[in-house]
Amino acid sequence: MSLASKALPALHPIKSLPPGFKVNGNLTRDLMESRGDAKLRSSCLVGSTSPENVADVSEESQDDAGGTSLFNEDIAYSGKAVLFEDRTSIADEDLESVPLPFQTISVSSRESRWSDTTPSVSKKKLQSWFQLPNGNWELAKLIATSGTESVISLPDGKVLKVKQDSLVSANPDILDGVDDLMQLSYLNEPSVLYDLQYRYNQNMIYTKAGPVLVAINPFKKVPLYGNNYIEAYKRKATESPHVYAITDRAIREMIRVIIYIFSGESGAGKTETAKIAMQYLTALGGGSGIEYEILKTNPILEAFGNAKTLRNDNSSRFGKLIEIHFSETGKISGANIQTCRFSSV
Ligand SMILES: Nc1ncnc2c1ncn2[C@@H]1O[C@H](COP(=O)(O)OP(=O)(O)OP(=O)(O)O)[C@@H](O)[C@H]1O
Repeated sequence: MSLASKALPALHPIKSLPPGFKVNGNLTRDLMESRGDAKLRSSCLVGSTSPENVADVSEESQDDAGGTSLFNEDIAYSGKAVLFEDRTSIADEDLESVPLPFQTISVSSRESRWSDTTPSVSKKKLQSWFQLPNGNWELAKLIATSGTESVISLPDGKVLKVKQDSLVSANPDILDGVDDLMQLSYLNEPSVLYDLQYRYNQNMIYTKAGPVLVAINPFKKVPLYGNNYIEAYKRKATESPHVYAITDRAIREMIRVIIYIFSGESGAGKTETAKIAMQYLTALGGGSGIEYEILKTNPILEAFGNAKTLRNDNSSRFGKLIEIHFSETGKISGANIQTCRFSSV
C-alpha cells in the first residue's frame, strides 16, 4: 500500500522499546532527502539544548527443496522483512473511539496489543517497503524468496520479482504512529515518512525524534493550541509531543539558558513554531505585562522584514536571535532581539 493511501487505524502507542532495538540511517538526512507526500517534505525540526491476489505465506507453504527460504519467528526485529498480523482499518472500528491527539492510551490497552504479537504463524504475512520507479513507497507482501531475489506482491495486485536488497524493512503494526521515531525498530526513509504521515492524518503534527521535535506544517488550523492546551502541558496532563512540551521541559530544566534551533526549508513553519514556543514561554513566565510586548514585536518585525516568495507568502527575509530573560522567580524580566540578514535568497 502506498504511503498516501494507507487506511488509518487508531493510534497505538507502544509500551517500551522492543528488545533488539536498533537504529539504521541518519534521521536528518532521511527527512531532508525524503521523497514522500509533498506535505511531508514541509517539516520543521526543533531542538533545544536541554492487497489483493496475495498468497498467504505460511511455514507450511514454503519448500526448502525448491530453494524458497523461510522467515523465522524472530525476524521482526532481526531481518529484512517483518511478520505482521492483519490490521484492522479505521473503517472497521468505531470512529467515535478514535483517540484524539491529546488522549493517552492506557497501559492495559497497550499491553494487550503488545501481547497480540505472540506468534501465530498462520495469521501472519510478510511485508517490506518497496520503492517504485516514480519514487513512491509501497508496502509489498513477500510471497517467496530465493537466493538474492524475492517475489513480492503490491497492493494493486502486481507480482514482481525483485532483488532482495531493494526491499526496505518495515516495522510491525504495533509501532504504527509511535510518537517518538526512536521507537521504530527500523529507522529508514519509508518508515519515518509513514509514521509522520500516519500521525499527520490525525492532526498530530508533532513527533519526537529523540531530543528533536519534528513538526509537519499543517497549512491549516489545527486544534492544538490555546489556553486549554497550555494548561494541560503545564499540569503535565499529556505527554503528546508538542512545542509546548519541549518548551515546558526546557524551562523547568534550564533554567539558565534555553537555545532553540528551528531548522527546515523555507515555508516549513520555523517562524510559526518559534512563535508558538514564545507563546508558551510567555504564558509560563508572564505576569509583569512585558510578555505581551515581546509577543507584539513579531508583527512589527515581520512587517519590515518579511516578503512573499514562491515558497512562502510570509517568508522571513532575515534571521532572528531572540533572548527572553527570566528573573529568579521565573518571571519574564526582559528580552533582546537581534536580527541578521541572510546572505542568499
Ligand atoms: N503550526 C502551524 N499551524 C498552522 N499553519 C502553520 C503552522 N506552521 C506554519 N504554518 C503555515 O505555514 C506558513 C509558513 O510558515 P513559516 O513562515 O513559519 O515558515 P518558515 O519556515 O519560517 O519560512 P521562511 O524560512 O521562508 O521564513 C505560515 O504562514 C502558516 O500559514
